[in-house]
Amino acid sequence: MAPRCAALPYSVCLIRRWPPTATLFLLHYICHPIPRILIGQKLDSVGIGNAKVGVGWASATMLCVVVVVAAHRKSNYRGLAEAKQCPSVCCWMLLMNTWSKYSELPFPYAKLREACQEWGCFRVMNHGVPVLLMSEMKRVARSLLDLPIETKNQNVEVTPGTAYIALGKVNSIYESLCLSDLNSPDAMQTFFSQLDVCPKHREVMETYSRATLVLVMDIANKLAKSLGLSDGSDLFKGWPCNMRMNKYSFNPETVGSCGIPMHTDGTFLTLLQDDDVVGGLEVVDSKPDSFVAVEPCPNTFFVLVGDLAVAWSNGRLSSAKHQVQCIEGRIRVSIGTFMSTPTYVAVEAPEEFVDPLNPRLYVPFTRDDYANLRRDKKMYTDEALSFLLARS
Ligand SMILES: O=C(O)CCC(=O)C(=O)O
Ligand SMILES: [Fe+2]
Repeated sequence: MAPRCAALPYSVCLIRRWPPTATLFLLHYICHPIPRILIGQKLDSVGIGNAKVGVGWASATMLCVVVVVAAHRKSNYRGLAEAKQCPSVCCWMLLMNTWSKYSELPFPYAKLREACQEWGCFRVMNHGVPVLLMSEMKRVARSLLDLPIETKNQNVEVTPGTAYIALGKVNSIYESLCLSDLNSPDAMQTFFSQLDVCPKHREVMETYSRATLVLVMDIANKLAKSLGLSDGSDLFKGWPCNMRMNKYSFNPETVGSCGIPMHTDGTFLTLLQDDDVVGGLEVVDSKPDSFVAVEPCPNTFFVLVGDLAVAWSNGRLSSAKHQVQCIEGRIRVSIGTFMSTPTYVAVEAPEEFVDPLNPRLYVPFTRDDYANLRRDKKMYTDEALSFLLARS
């Protein structure tokens, strides 16, 4: 059944600002899970943008919702931003249209492209991954990360970079378990037996992996389409994804210290379920060259463009520099789904991104070449890409 509850928290945000609209939103989602409202809106913007409202079913309730939302969308979405105290100029909210087959609604490709070119990150809501599944997965991650160190050490490397990162490796606060390949039932089973995961938790992990795989592929396809690739639907088929479950053992003494240092993701695209409550994620705001906080926003995913996507897009996309700081003394847990390029396939920009005015920026390289380069040069941001620039 369609996860209509996925959108409810946003109605809750609206409740704080404007009860009549919130009530109508609630009514809408309770009565009609199928029609969706699709909006791309820069959060700091007071302009309306090209919010689109579509109706799938003609009913009295829906009609009310559409009329009210159309009339007041400006205040609503400013309200949404303020209610969540999203301070950042970097953060776009994109509503995924999870029921596109019922809808004529256009996806805001231009907004997606702009977010990924300018900032390399955005938040996605209405994404189709059930809220309950997200919270169950968070509980499973927490329970696995609370296992004794000897058990967590069993999570050894399957492919490069997929081992447990123990406390003390990066710093004394951060640790991370890794499921090496969400596409591979064998890799799943390996992880389950490494950590002796119980059947209930296995089921949650399998379901969550399937759901996030679908979502990350969908986003990647939409991103490709937003860059003008005619039909991105098969472009990323079979591209590998791993999952990292991160725990930050923040406590009152660690406030002000670093949870994870500044980096860009060395992969293609990251779907991050950040902590619902404990903040600390920050992205670099390129213009003033400072960090801006990415406030928690329950039931959404934060998407980050990785360095491999920068090379693949021939420099059209930007990867977001980000870090996690301890801003409060409570344990923080996040789950990242990292989509990468296939192991032995060189990352190369499609022909469509190359022309006399935009010659190939990078020499072909594999994801492992890049991971090794980052490690050898001890460079964990996109600056490492400068070593792979093609000579003009
Ligand atoms: O925990 C977070 O919110 C961010 C984690 C992260 O940046 C990473 O795992 O690459
Ligand atoms: Fe990251």
